[in-house]
Amino acid sequence: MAMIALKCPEIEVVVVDINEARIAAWNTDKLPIYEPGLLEVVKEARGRNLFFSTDVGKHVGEADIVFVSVNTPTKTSGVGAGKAADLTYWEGAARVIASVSSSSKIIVEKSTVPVKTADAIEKVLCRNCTNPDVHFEILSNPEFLAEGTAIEDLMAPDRVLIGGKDTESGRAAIEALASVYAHWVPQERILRANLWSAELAKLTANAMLAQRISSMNSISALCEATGADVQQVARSIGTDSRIGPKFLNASVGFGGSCFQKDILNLVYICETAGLQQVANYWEQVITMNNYQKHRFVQRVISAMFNTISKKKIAVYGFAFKKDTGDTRETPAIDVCRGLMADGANVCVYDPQVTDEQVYQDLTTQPYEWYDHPNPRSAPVDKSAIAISHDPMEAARGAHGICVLTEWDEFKSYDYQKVYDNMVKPAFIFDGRNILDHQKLREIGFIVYALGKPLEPFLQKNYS
Ligand SMILES: NC(=O)c1ccc[n+]([C@@H]2O[C@H](COP(=O)([O-])OP(=O)(O)OC[C@H]3O[C@@H](n4cnc5c(N)ncnc54)[C@H](O)[C@@H]3O)[C@@H](O)[C@H]2O)c1
Ligand SMILES: O=c1ccn([C@@H]2O[C@H](COP(=O)(O)OP(=O)(O)O[C@H]3O[C@H](CO)[C@@H](O)[C@H](O)[C@H]3O)[C@@H](O)[C@H]2O)c(=O)[nH]1
Repeated sequence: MAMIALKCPEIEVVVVDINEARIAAWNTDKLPIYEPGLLEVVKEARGRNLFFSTDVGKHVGEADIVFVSVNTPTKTSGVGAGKAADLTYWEGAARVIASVSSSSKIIVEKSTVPVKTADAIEKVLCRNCTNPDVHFEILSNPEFLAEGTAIEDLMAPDRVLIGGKDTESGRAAIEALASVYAHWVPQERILRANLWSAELAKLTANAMLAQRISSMNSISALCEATGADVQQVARSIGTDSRIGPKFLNASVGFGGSCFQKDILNLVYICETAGLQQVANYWEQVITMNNYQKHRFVQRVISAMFNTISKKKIAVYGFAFKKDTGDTRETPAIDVCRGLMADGANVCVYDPQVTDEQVYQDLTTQPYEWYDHPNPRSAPVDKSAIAISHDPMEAARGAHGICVLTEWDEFKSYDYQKVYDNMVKPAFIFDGRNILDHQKLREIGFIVYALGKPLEPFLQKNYS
């Protein structure tokens, strides 16, 4: 919305949220999320044609176009729990829109939703609006930005996708929304589609992207078993223009609020459509991701002589990727939990994630985040968790370091100094393959590099 406000000065954009603390933060220079370049964009438009408010009724009532971008997490209870999308927030928003609307509106699905959601939302809107002159035209306009690169993705998107009905009012609504994006996006990048294709394209895009990572992660295990190097394999296949070089980085596992949730949603839709084989196919992407996180923990344990009890392990990076403070579904949660389950004490360092977030993530059940706490959370031993704001201190007295996020700063540390303060043998487990492994080995570290030939020390100890 900030980008639309920046690029379309004649359009008034009001961002409304029921979360007062977030709106308050949006009105300061300490935004509630860390995203490179976002503050500059917000500052340029805020107070001019970009506003943040908790007065949902007033601003939705006045709007011509309403983008609904509420959260659509995985259901945690009831029918479809653990897979289906929870549309409670979406339905709640639709009911509010219906109740405050005295003029016709275009309703834009910006959240990622199951295919056919537009149908359900239209029913909620139409049955709850008492004014017969009000018409709601629903469009699907899924968002493809990635966190950490949101501004550049929005500034020059590969495409903007707009799905709508093939009716006169549907086509007019598509063109109205297209004219907003046309302020800065070339026409050939604005794709028009029918509603169901647009909704399904978003789930499919995420499933395909995650599938590439799981495919490379599966090969990383085979590389370690055979002496092949997963980065060399990735480079070799990525030069085939039909495959392409992006999204082939083997890692400790993909995280983020979208991939797992959206694939599980796709799996659930397939199951309810009676397509069990198709559901099984996509679910395997998640299974492989879980295997990769588990495999990483096993590597740490077996390298350290099959016992990590009471050993300090420094965790470099807790966010699900670099340049964000977001920890939703970060592989670091499962890795830290796995290490602690085997008795280790973890000491987390991340340049952006708050202490409260780390504690919250490591002491509560999966399928929740700080906005939506789950009362059934089982507490874990807090004394096994330490947090440091200094990477050197995090590693002091540690037996090993696990690199779980690819923050650039990790590449430039003085690893000789880090090594000198660690217990020997000192291990580094590079779950992102970002460090100079040769140099680390020269210093004296035992290095596990994901998907790369194992050094003799690890071969002997790996069971
Ligand atoms: N995070 C991303 O990078 C990204 C990218 C593409 C698509 N998406 C999709 O966008 C949607 C939102 O994702 P997010 O990461 O911003 O979630 P989020 O949980 O960070 O934000 C959702 C916001 O909606 C607010 N909200 C809930 N119900 C409301 C209501 N009735 N009225 C007003 N506000 C309400 C919440 O208070 C919250 O601040 C999801 O469907 C997600 O899949 C996210
Ligand atoms: O080669 C790769 C690329 C990514 N990742 C990991 O995959 C996860 C997701 O990364 P990324 O896709 O860059 O970030 P997201 O913000 O989750 O963005 C995804 O999810 C969004 C929400 O649906 C979509 O809009 C984006 O197009 C889609 O890329 C992160 O843990 C990354 O570290 C890898 O392990 N290897």
